[in-house]
Amino acid sequence: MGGHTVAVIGAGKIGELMLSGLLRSGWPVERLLATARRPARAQELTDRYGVRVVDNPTAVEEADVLAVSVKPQDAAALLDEIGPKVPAGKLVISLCAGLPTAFFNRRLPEGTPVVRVMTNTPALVDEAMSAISAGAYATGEHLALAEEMFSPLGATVRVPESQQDAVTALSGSGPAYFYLLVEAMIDAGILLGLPRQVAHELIVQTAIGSAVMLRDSGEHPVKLREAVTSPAGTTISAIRELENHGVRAAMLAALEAARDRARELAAQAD
Ligand SMILES: NC(=O)C1=CN([C@@H]2O[C@H](COP(=O)(O)OP(=O)(O)OC[C@H]3O[C@@H](n4cnc5c(N)ncnc54)[C@H](OP(=O)(O)O)[C@@H]3O)[C@@H](O)[C@H]2O)C=CC1
Ligand SMILES: O=C(O)[C@@H]1CCC=N1
Repeated sequence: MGGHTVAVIGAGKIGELMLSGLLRSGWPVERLLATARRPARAQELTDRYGVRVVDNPTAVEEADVLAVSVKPQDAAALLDEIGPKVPAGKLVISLCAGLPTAFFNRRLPEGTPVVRVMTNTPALVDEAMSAISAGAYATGEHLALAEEMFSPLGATVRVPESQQDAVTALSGSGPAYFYLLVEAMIDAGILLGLPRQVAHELIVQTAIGSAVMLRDSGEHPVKLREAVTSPAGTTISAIRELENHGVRAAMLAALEAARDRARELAAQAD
């Protein structure tokens, strides 16, 4: 993998899934660094992965790729600390929701390549969806390096940066919507008198089966749904209720709200 050293700056949930994913893919631990705010977190990362946890200035000096995975609200303070010290030519990869690459470029030396990546938590099982965009100074080589780092964690796609807030609303937050649906369906199973464990097993396997069919059949979701929906049968009775309760409209409004929140995070971070 080209001999690069990657520092995960602010190794919380997303930073950790990047560290663990890179290690699973064979990235040598000697070419990984992490930073954390709390000493207890630093110790946890060392114990769990054997990764060297250093302070931010050391990470900036030693690594040639800086993967920033702090909360958007903490990014300005971090860049106030490290921004001026980042030597020219180091690649900065931002995992932060909402923040444009221009936010980073305003706080980094002129010409610093920045790549924006929106990944998601299924990276933990190598099933992430990571969308990758180039900032003003990032070249095809920088994008390729980011892809090399994220493709072992799941699928990757290149998108124009202008689409990243929408991507965040869809795939970045997406796992949460599916978990909410699963949770609600398990509750429905309880309502219908099933033991919780049975309801859980039925719905989790149904979710996996449906997801694999969506991915592998190449069929449009409408076709797959129609195949389940028998005339005057059970499914259409449920679908009438879902439509009556505005589930489709709720989805449109929810994702629009997530997209708007990404924009707000950027405005507030500045
Ligand atoms: N969770 C998700 O599903 C997704 C999150 N993201 C993005 O990833 C980023 C991280 O999110 P998430 O992992 O959930 O958040 P976490 O709070 O788990 O992780 C952020 C980490 O950054 C550390 N930190 C903050 N400031 C500094 C600093 N100055 N120096 C060193 N470490 C610092 C925090 O330390 P401490 O714990 O001590 O506060 C924390 O461990 C966000 O920008 C989010 O938008 C993107 C896609 C999906
Ligand atoms: O909720 C959030 O802000 C982050 C970004 C995408 C998923 N989680």
